[in-house]
Amino acid sequence: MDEGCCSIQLIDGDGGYNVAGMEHFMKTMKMAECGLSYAVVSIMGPQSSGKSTLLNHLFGTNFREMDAFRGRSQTTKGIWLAKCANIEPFTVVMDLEGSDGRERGEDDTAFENQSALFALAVSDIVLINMWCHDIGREKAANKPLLKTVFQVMMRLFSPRKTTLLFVIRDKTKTPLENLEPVLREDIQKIWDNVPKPHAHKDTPLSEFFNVEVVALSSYEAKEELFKEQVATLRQRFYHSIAPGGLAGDRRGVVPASGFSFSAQQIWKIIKENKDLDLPAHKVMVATVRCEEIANEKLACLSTDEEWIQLEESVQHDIVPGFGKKLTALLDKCLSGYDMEAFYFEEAVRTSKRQQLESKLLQLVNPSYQAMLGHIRSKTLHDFKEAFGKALESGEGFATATLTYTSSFMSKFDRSCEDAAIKQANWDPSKVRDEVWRDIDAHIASVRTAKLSELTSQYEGRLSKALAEPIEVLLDAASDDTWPAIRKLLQRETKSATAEFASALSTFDLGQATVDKMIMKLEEYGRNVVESKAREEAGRVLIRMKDRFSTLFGRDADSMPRVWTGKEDIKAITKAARSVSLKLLSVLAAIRLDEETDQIQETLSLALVDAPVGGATNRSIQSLDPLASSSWQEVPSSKTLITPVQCKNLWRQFKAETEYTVTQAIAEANKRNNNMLPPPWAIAAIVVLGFNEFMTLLRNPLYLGFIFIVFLVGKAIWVQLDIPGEFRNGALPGLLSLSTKFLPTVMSILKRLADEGQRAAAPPSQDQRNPKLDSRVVSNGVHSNSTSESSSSIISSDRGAEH
Ligand SMILES: Nc1nc2c(ncn2[C@@H]2O[C@H](COP(=O)(O)OP(=O)(O)OP(=O)(O)O)[C@@H](O)[C@H]2O)c(=O)[nH]1
Repeated sequence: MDEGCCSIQLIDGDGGYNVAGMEHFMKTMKMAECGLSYAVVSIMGPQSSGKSTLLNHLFGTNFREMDAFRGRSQTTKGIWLAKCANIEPFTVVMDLEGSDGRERGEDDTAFENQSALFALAVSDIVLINMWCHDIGREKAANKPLLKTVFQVMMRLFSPRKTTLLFVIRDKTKTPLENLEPVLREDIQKIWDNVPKPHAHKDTPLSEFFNVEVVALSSYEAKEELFKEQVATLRQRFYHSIAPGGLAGDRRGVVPASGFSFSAQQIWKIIKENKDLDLPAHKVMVATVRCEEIANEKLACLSTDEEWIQLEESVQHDIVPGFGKKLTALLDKCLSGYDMEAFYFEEAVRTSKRQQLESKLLQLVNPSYQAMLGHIRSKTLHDFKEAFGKALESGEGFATATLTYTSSFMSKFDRSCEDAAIKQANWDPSKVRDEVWRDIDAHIASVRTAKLSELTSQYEGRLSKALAEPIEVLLDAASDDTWPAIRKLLQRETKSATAEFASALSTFDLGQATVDKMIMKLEEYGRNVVESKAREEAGRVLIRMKDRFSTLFGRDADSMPRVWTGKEDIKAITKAARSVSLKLLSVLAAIRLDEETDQIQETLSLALVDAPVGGATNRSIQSLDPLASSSWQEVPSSKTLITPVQCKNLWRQFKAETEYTVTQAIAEANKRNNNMLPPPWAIAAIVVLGFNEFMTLLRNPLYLGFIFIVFLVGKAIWVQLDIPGEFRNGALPGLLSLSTKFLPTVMSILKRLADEGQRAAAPPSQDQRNPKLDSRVVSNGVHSNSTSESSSSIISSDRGAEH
């Protein structure tokens, strides 16, 4: 198939560049895939010199040729472009509008110059078509053309080494060997006469051009020979860009994918009549093209299904093999870029690649960060679970901390490695530090909770071991109380702290912290003692009264004491009070540090041995050692009961126990009164009262009177419940009896009168149920007597307090 059948007008007669046509050409001919393996050939020469005819025969193109029978007129306008058929490498050929044409007029050489410059700028090989008979002629048609070529070439900053292939048409019988030197001489002359910039003043033509010459027979006169010679010439275009080929030493080739853009830009610069800096242009083309390729690749990744799925998944959870998957996707993009941008300027290509890489990484970084976030949460979650289980199973805290921290940090590192992207050197150390901090914070919080639990446990134990024994010891209140408490505290604290220290050793806390915690436990033990002592001190009055009651009301065998009158109540009272005072002195201060104080002595001196009377109030006050709010040698922090409080408590204690003592004395007295007189007194009564007794027995009236007095007396005794009234003491008994005596006597007399009347009258209902009546009366009296007796105790108490 003839691949070169289609030609396009690249630049029209008015200088318009056919962008769409060129893009279409590039696409349909797949020119962009050629890289640098392509060649560009152009042909220039006088109008109607058979250029199109030559190209069509040489490259299999279909440029429009002039119809030989219609006369010589311009057929090619602007610049046309086509692909050479079946030539390797990919070769593009451009047919330029003929120079020196009648159509543009003699003076319009602008387009001629522009198209010549364009051809020189983009072509590797330029065919210069010329008639054989013009060689050596002073006014040859090709001379202005060559002059133009050389002049415009000076406008290229760094010209490509273009091959100028002079095609001599309608060669005569003169052999080429004779023609070529003449032609080269003509060319050299033109070159020498072309005005050159100072830098190129002495630069030889060969620096810029390879000059080749070929001669062809007339197409019109010797067509067959022409075709043969053209076929031979065609051979020279195979592998034209290989070393030794027609364009073997070409320079500054633009990669095929940039050809369209490059040609367009070159034409634009030429049209604007600016100088054409080809190296700079090449960099510009490379920059634009590399950027286009990079953007294309970036867009490719954004729309890649695999990437979209990966990005979506990583928002929710860890994606196994995230790093590998993403690395492959990025690799695909970058290698695609590398492939397409391979032939562009290395510096530009590399810089654009870096930009692409950075944009790609910027695109995927949020997903990587999300992945790290998931790894972080999972590491912490798994650590908490494993650490908790290890502690539950009894593993030591320090050991578990060390084992699981290092194990889970390693897991984190491995997960980070799995998420790492080959193209990026992203450092997960910041997240690692955060994970470390998270784990550390969790360990610290668990440690705090465990230590607090442990401390509470040992404090509870210590409290339990101390509280009750201390209460008992304080209650015993003897000289040994505080030494015993100190011993107990020391023993229990020692045992608790030893175990506590052993429990703490599993936490790897450091000696200073352990010491501090042990000290706190010791302090706690002391506080238990102190608070217990304060508690007991708050109840000291009750305790003192209890002690007093126990010692006063019970004998040595702890049996309730019966006051027979033989007891030394004063001594018993003194002993009981002294024990109560001991209790007060024991509870007056905390003595945990083996210091000595004078509290006991001071209290004894001030409260028990103090002289009664004989001094004025003023002097007592000045001598009173208890008129102070602090004890000597006892700091206020250790004081439980101040001297003044002791004094007040003692006064209250004495007042409240006064009654018990009074009652005991009364009871003892009563027992004394109930006793029979001594036998000698009874004998004296019998001897001395015998006559009076006999007189009474002989006189029945006396006897009857005595009997009546006895009955009335007995009734009053029973009704008034005289023994009961005196049970609460003599004075209250007398007071109570004085109020009840008269009403009772009246009631008895009235009853006697009623009895007399009833004896005369028939028996009534009341007489048939004497028990009920007597009970009602009895109850009435009893309740009355009880309430009155209570009121007398209260008044007695109040009297005692006063
Ligand atoms: N004498 C002679 N005439 C030729 C030769 N080749 C082509 N022609 C004739 O020259 C005329 C012009 O041919 P084209 O190929 O159209 O020439 P051209 O240079 O492309 O013309 P423009 O594009 O208009 O500048 C035609 O009539 C051809 O037959 C040749 O080798 N010798």
